[in-house]
Amino acid sequence: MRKKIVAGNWKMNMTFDEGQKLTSEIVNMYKDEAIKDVIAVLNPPFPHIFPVKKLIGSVEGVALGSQNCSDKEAGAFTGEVSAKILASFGVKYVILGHSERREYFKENNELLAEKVKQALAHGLTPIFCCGESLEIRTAGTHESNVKFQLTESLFGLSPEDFSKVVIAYEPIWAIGTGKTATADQAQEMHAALRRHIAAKYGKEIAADTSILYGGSANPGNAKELFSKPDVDGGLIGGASLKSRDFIDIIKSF
Ligand SMILES: O=C[C@H](O)COP(=O)(O)O
Repeated sequence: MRKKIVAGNWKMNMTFDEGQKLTSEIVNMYKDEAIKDVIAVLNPPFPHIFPVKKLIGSVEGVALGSQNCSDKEAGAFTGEVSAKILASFGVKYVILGHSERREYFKENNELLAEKVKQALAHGLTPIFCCGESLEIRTAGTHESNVKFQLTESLFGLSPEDFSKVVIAYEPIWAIGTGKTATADQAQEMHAALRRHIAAKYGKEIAADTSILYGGSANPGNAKELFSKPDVDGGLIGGASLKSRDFIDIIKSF
């Protein structure tokens, strides 16, 4: 059965103290409010990885993620952080292919395929992001555009490896804009992606793949989004920086 996951992407926010406070609040609320069956993943900037890990401790259901990893195994790549290093610090998830990395750091489908392989080789779960621009949505080619991103970066994987990947559909026009895709638009794309996965890997693997929605999700719209049969959680940006909002999104299931 596929997992319900709500991942918080802090992006390039939070000083040390702010990150400590946010993490402690989230971990305490998760425990005190007896949240079950929804995995909360915290994806802070790299320097927070170790201290956040310590605060999470052994709380079941709260996991540590990162926002990126290198496509290389190890070596002279100044400024890069490998999947191997992240795994050794207790990281379990890694966001790959976020539209901000595709746009500002020119990450393409081929590079992302390598990053996904590195993550899997070291036991990290990739949260693979895909999504279309407003231009593509307006042209009506969004479905084929997003399917192509999966084909190019993920469909070289063996069925065993693919079954470890989490997908996050994030329409670019909805990220940080306050303009959420409607729950029906999200459902339509998630169902299309699941059919696409089924055509390649079979119905069973497709049914077990968690597909998250991202883009201006908040406590006010999460319930409707999560009520859709193919929406298995969220990748949350802005609202993950406020503990109450993040927890309320998790509790929207
Ligand atoms: O990774 C998260 C997404 O980019 C969504 O960000 P947002 O919730 O601030 O729109």
